Amino acid sequence: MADGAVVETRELTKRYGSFVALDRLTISVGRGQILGFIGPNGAGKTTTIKILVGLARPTSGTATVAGIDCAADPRRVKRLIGYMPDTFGGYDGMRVAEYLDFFGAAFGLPRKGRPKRVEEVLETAGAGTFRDLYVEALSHGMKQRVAIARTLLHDPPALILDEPANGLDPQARIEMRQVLLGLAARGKTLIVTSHILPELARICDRVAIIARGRLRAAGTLAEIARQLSPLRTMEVLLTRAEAVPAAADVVRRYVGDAVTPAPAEFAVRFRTAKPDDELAALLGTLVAAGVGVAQFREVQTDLEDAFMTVSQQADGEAAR
Ligand SMILES: Nc1ncnc2c1ncn2[C@@H]1O[C@H](COP(=O)(O)OP(=O)(O)OP(=O)(O)O)[C@@H](O)[C@H]1O
Repeated sequence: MADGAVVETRELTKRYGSFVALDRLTISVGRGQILGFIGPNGAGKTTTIKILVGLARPTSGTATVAGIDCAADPRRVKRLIGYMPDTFGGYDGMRVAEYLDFFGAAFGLPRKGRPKRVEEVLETAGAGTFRDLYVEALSHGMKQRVAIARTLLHDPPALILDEPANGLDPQARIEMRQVLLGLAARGKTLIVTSHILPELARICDRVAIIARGRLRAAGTLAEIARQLSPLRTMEVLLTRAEAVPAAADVVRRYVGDAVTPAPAEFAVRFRTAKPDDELAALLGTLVAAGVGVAQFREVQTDLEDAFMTVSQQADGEAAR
């Protein structure tokens, strides 16, 4: 087990006949960490999750939760993971507290302690006020929080949440974000899938991007940006549009051709692998040239850029 890893896969591979759905996936998530697990449709996310929760067996490689092998000991692993699928699966005519009590019984929690446990998980999931409401009458955002509460009943160290922010309005999304960050702060290890990438980027410590069954990039967003391209995107903002051609000429002399003038935005953008001291010299030259530099900054790659780059690279590979 890697140092402090709570959830770990090593060279995890799943074949369906000759089709490789998952190809030597190696990831690890530590205690109190949130991993964003993303990839285009059919990338292999659900396959990975199914193996982790003991619902599918790997063809080769291993998956462990708190050191327990998911394939060898699926019953024990189910006690170590709280899994929230992307569908709720409610039961009509049940109040929230009854619904959670029912699942608590299914997890084998003793009857005597269940009401207290139900209250605790409702509080943790920010759903304390829903206890007497009928499940079918809850809004989507409320259901998502009850679903989180359900994953917490047996107090597992690791949670796998499939699209927890899907279909939530902005207010509910913010509340969901706070719940997830709160769980990590209590030491839970979270794996979260989402197609709402800006939202995911706000809560994750690290991100793993898979496509066509293979891990394509992993790490913090800055690390992923570096893995995908050694070039940084820089932007010079000017005080007036007329100075854009002159500024672009200065930049071109330093970095060559990868320069994009954008007069409508008073901007010059360029991609470069040059170190900071050379960029500092470029800034000095721009200022000395009197082009009116208002800002000189690196444009951060966002998760959507990274996702698109990875998907396109994977599609390109498959087409070759
Ligand atoms: N039981 C199966 N038999 C054959 N192929 C399968 C089976 N289950 C999944 N696959 C294939 O494996 C690949 C990975 O599927 P998976 O469901 O893991 O993707 P995903 O990343 O979860 O996608 P999505 O975002 O669409 O849910 C897909 O091409 C899928 O068609």
